[in-house]
Amino acid sequence: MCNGNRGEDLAFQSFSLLFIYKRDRFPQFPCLFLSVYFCVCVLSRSLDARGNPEVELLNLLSRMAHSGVHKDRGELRIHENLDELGTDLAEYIAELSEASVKERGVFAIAISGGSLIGLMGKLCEAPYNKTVDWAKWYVFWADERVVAKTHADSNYKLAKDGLLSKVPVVPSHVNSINDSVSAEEAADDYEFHVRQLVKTRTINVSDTSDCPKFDLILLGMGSDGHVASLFPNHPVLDEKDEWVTFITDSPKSPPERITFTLPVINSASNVVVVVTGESKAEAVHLAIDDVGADCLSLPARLVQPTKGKLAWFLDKLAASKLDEELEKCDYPLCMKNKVGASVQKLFLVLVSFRMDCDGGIVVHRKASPSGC
Ligand SMILES: O=C(O)[C@H](O)[C@@H](O)[C@H](O)[C@H](O)COP(=O)(O)O
Repeated sequence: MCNGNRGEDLAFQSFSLLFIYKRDRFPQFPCLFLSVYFCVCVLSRSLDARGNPEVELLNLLSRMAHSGVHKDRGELRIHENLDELGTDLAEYIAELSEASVKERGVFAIAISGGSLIGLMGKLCEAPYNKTVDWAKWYVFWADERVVAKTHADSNYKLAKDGLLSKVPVVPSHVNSINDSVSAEEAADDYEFHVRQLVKTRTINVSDTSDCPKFDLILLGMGSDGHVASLFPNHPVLDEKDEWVTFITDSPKSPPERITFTLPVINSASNVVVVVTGESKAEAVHLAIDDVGADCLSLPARLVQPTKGKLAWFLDKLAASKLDEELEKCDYPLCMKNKVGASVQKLFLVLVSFRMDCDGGIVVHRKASPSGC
């Protein structure tokens, strides 16, 4: 690792892989990783040996430069632009799919409408079009507009044209709503369908309630803070018993929609909210930051998985009004833990010192966003 011997190189590579792998599942892992790495360097007394491992590590840190954990609002992944966001999102979904297929044999994913589908586009490209086990995907809608499937407003049509027709998902695994009935009937029908698939465990079940536990629910967010078709101040926000409900007065056209309720969203193993653009910056701030009691009922703020993981994929414009909660960390990793931050700082000082001594190694680093 530090002195270029093969065993240490291998150790470094293993740490690096573990670092990438574990950071999402075990937030304290970066601290542990850096501590171990630093200790091995010190013990082997070879901090002056060579540059490449540090460049690799800096690249790793750079990849994480926009990542952080808000103390109770989940993981924040803030990106310079939509292209980077799309790449990270595709990788994230592919990893969840792989883990779920390994664990349960299937991947039950619920998607929404809006710009989200376009941002998932990289899943249709190499390597994901080949590496993802598409045959194991079961696709659902967290919300759907009650219009014909061929209508331009249909979330099914959006996903089919933009994603599902481009990858080998099994057509019978695509669970769209009945578009030939009323909104109320469509919601009942969809809930019944979901219940059947929970019975067969195609969709997992929550261990704390009888709610379905989707492997992943992907949501967008409107500038008013709505998610799925759960709009601010709407009575369906209080729905506790139904899994799928309907509205006929959506402030966003079209008015008739069906939607997963909050208990279903919050029972998922993973919830990802993807938000881009400056027009949503205020809503992002209200949904994530420690704001007053007035905003506690903002739909996006009510997304709080009981046991699952919540992650926000933001571009820097959407993140531009976030408070300084994460940025308070001056280091590439947003460590809440003071010891972790000190170890990390010391490590980075040593790395910078080494890089200066090496005569300036050029490392591509993303600019830091305001949020981190
Ligand atoms: O059918 C819908 O209208 C959606 O499911 C809705 O919840 C959407 O995800 C947000 O409104 C964000 O949409 P944009 O990303 O297009 O702004």
